[in-house]
Amino acid sequence: MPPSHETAPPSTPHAPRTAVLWCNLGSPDAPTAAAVRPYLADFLGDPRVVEIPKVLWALILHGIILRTRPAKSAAKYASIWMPEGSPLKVWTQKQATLLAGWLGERGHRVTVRDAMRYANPSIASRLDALQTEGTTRVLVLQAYPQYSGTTTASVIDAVNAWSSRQRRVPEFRFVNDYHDDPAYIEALAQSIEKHWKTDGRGEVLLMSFHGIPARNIALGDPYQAQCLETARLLAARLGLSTAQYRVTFQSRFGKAKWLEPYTEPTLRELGASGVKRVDVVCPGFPADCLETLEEISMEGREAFLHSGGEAFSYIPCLNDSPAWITALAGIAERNLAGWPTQRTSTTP
Ligand SMILES: C=CC1=C(C)c2cc3[nH]c(cc4nc(cc5[nH]c(cc1n2)c(C)c5CCC(=O)O)C(CCC(=O)O)=C4C)c(C)c3C=C
Ligand SMILES: [Fe+2]
Ligand SMILES: [Fe+2]
Repeated sequence: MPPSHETAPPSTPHAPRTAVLWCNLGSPDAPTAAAVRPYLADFLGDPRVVEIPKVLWALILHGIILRTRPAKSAAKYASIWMPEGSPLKVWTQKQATLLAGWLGERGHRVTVRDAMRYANPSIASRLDALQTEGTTRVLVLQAYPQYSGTTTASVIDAVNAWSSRQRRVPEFRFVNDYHDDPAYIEALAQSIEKHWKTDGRGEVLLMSFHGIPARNIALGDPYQAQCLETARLLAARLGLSTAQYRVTFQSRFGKAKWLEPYTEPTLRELGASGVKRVDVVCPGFPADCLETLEEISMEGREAFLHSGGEAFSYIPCLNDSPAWITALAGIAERNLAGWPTQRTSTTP
């Protein structure tokens, strides 16, 4: 074990210091093929993400996918890039800042940092910095309301890989999911109702979640069940009948069977079957990103409008909405319970 910090962190007992690590997937550093390539190599090389025998997958990944996909993905990223950078990273960072403010106002003495599973700022770099600051306890929260081995467990892997290189490992707590958290459902409902108020209402509300291979579900991943439960709770809160909403899965990768029904074919079917106005929301993505802004709001829109639909309304992700930050803070606060974070009980 080569500890990465032989000198940096204090070696004497010190007051407990608590941090919240707010983790999301991550984006390339720039919307260019050169930046997308190492990002995709890292992401798609994660055995949690693609479960194909290692040697075979390395041949396909490096021999085929990484030769063509980076340029195509880069063009898509370029179409959604913000002046401050990748939307996913911009929103995740803003959420961390707002969460820190909310917890601070409630008297908690905690540091909040954003971290990305792939590319930057990496989980390891954030934990290194927290360690140097003397952090003794870390609550790991993730921007994945529904648990999946492909996402949630991969973040836990990254934290554990970092820990395996440390001499002094902080105390960790992990929140694995919050798919049925009432405040999360409420934040989604309020965002949809607000959209309906200003932009009018479609005949059908399509709830699109990121897909995963169907095989993962057969092997015990609870992801699909959690997505369906989120959708059911949201529909109930909005008073929707089963005819008024659909649940679909997007972002299929490769030729294998993924969770169905697929989002884009469903949008085409809806358009072709005479539905004129559709509203689309992505409840599994707390922050807008490539998969929502490009795949849904651009490609999905085109698919619906080209198959007979007349109005496609994309409802933005929760992003920096106050109801969402309140929900997130509630989740953090409940999971910090028992750790001394109150100003009054902690000496600096
Ligand atoms: C190849 C397998 C993939 C699995 C399994 C997968 C699961 C999964 N992903 C998200 C959330 C996001 N994925 C994003 C982008 C993205 N996803 C894949 C592939 C898989 N995802 C790829 C190759 C990409 C990169 C872009 C591309 O080249 O198509 C994003 C957006 C990132 C951004 O920078 O904006 C998110 C968010 C979840 C929640 C999930 C399983 C539940
Ligand atoms: Fe993905
Ligand atoms: Fe996509």
